[in-house]
Amino acid sequence: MKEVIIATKNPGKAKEFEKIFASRGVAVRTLLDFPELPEVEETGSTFEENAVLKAETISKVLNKMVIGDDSGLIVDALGGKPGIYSARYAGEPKNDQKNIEKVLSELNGVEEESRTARFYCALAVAIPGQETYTVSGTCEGRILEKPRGTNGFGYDPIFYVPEKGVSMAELSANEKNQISHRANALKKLESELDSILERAERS
Ligand SMILES: O=P(O)(O)OP(=O)(O)OP(=O)(O)OC[C@H]1O[C@@H](n2cnc3c(O)ncnc32)[C@H](O)[C@@H]1O
Ligand SMILES: [Mg+2]
Repeated sequence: MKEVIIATKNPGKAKEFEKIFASRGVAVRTLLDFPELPEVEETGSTFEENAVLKAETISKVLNKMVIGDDSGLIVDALGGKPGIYSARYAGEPKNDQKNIEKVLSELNGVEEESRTARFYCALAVAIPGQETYTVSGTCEGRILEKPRGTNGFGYDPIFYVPEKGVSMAELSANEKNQISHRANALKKLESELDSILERAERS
């Protein structure tokens, strides 16, 4: 079976990648399968830089093709925050619930039409001996007044998806994987995916 390694320790992301790749008969391994590998420091100043850091660091250690995902929530009324700091917005250790509470309290009193936001996902593909490249995807929405739904992870319960009329956490996994920032970024790899997987097998 073909296999792809994703440089993430986030179980929510891991599940999404597993589902998306399973439909093409590709097995996914993540850093949750390699607990001995170090946490990659996210010292970049953009999603793309951080995605490259994750992909290249792990690709060098394993000498295999690795995909890195750096993603987050961009809230217009907060000047783009939490942005690249989405995972630890409310501090260490990272906590989805506290991050949600912080965003909601910062948006207290902001009216619906000004609560626009988007999820952003940068993916980096690192292949030994080749130049790393990146793609990105977004998903537009609005920040709710309070959480709705229990699916997904991270900020999904407070992210309203206008085209669906529900929050991201009220969508099924399959529905989210049709429209999410992650899915939209992966779609841009689509045309190259077979050649990427072949190179991964050889690497
Ligand atoms: O770095 P890795 O190990 O991949 O795991 P992480 O959780 O630290 O991942 P990021 O550094 O990319 O930070 C992304 C954060 O943005 C949020 N996020 C990203 N994608 C999301 C999604 O699909 N739904 C909800 N929140 C998301 C969530 O809070 C994540 O922790
Ligand atoms: Mg991270």
